[in-house]
Amino acid sequence: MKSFQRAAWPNQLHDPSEQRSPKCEADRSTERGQTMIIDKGLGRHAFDDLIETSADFVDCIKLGFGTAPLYKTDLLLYKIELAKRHGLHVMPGGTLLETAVSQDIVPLFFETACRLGFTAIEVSDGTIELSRAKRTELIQEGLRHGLRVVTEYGKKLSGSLVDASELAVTADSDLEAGASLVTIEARESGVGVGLFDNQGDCRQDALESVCRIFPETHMLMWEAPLKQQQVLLLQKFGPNVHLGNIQPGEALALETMRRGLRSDTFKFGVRELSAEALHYMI
Ligand SMILES: C=C(OP(=O)(O)O)C(=O)O
Ligand SMILES: O=S([O-])[O-]
Repeated sequence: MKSFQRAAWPNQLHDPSEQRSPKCEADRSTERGQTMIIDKGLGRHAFDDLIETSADFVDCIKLGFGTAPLYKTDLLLYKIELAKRHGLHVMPGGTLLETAVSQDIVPLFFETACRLGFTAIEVSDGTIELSRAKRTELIQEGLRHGLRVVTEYGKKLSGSLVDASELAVTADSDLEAGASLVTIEARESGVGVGLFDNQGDCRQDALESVCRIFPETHMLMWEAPLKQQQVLLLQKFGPNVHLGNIQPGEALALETMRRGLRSDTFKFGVRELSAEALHYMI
């Protein structure tokens, strides 16, 4: 039986020196709604398709949870390099860093993430406990390695709900430590966790509390894998809300909602549809 060469994690030694194209940096300010895709293991062709159809509308691809070390090395490097060539951030799932913390191999994690060419990391404590000091240390360690750092607030345990006060305290400290954005946990399912109930519907009271206690909502990225969640957040915050854990096949559909090109947000989607773009289409 053929044996596959797995991506060596955390000992991979390839050093992809190519940097992300700087062309999108201006676009990626917190003023413009960012989209983060969760990739749970796309193959080369599916990933090519994602980039071909959606790179212009995506800011970051997360190789979800601990999938990164399970890839064959050449495929992992291919995906990272392709994403970077198109100006996208690419990061391993927060759970992988949590694994490194719990196995006490954090320095190796950072070294390997950089050598593989990842441009960003997520600092989270969805599964493990992390002290405030350790969380700050991980953020700063990521920055020292030249990585963009996003953090995540919230536990993965079913039934864990957003606590607005705790979120505000955590977000303030994360941003102060240098995080670019704070993500609100909703898992890959978007059900029974964070803001969302067991049907995936938003707990409006929790959302209102977050907005009241932490009004700097442009510094938050909402994990919203389900369409109903994306619609609600777009209606609440407008087309420039930051949305994460978007399924690869939904990237373009989400962008139609940001731009008012779909019934659900027809009236208020205001992201530009240039006359030029329309002209070329016809
Ligand atoms: C999918 C998630 O896990 P991870 O960050 O580990 O990829 C998540 O937190 O939404
Ligand atoms: O593990 S997940 O679905 O965040």
